[in-house]
Amino acid sequence: MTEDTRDFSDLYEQVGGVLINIGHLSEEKETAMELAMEEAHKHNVPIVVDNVGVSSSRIRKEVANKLLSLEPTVVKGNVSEMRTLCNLASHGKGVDAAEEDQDSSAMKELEEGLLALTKIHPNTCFLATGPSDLVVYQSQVLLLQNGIEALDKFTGTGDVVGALIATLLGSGVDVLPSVLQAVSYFNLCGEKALEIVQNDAKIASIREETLNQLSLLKQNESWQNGIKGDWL
Ligand SMILES: Nc1ncnc2c1ncn2[C@@H]1O[C@H](COP(=O)(O)OP(=O)(O)OP(=O)(O)O)[C@@H](O)[C@H]1O
Ligand SMILES: Cc1ncsc1CCO
Ligand SMILES: [Mg+2]
Repeated sequence: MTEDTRDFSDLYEQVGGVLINIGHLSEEKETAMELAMEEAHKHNVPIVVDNVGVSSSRIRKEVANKLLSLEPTVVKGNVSEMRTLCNLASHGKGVDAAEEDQDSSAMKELEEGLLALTKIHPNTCFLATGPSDLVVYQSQVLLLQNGIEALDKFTGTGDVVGALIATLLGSGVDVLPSVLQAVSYFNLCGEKALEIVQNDAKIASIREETLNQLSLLKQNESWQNGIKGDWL
């Protein structure tokens, strides 16, 4: 909502959760993000950090590591971005993940990399998104399987997932259920959207219907029955 540090004292009286997205980075924003995290801790507000584009520049990696050291509640990114955070080779370009980083051996390597990170950062939950979504929190590992390919074809899907996680955390839901439900809810919105627009499976139609479903899917009280995933 803001990058103006003068806003912080008023906003922290109101917010339940904070989302820090490094997408549009600048030197000034780097300072503002660090301050936002310090203030969040003072106000006991949970923090989500979205490492947008971290595979594509040295500065982003430095900033991401700095923000990680300030103990966010959740750190997320696509699988290529999360490989960079683990110091694994990443094929991500710009804000996009690469297919080479999504196969099963790459995912196994990422799982091990994230488990190693949780040893250093036991208070942070890590989420790597893609065709399968890997959640690593302390020694728990969860692989989620919902979603549709089109969600990787338009930009901003990961941003929405970050916002949903911050919303759930901010309303008092525990860390792991917040991440699990946010990812699964969004991906089930995509699945429902594809079902609805199947005769018009153009990218903008799927995008629009996925966004519509953000408010509609929850009207089905048993939406959680559609969640697919396994504990590893
Ligand atoms: N190939 C796919 N099949 C199914 N679901 C997918 C696929 N790719 C992405 N998703 C889902 O889309 C959402 C966003 O994931 P993605 O990895 O594209 O994030 P991102 O690259 O950070 O997004 P963006 O940078 O566009 O905001 C996640 O919920 C993920 O599970
Ligand atoms: C938030 C943001 N900033 C630049 S691109 C982008 C969307 C990719 O996540
Ligand atoms: Mg994407």
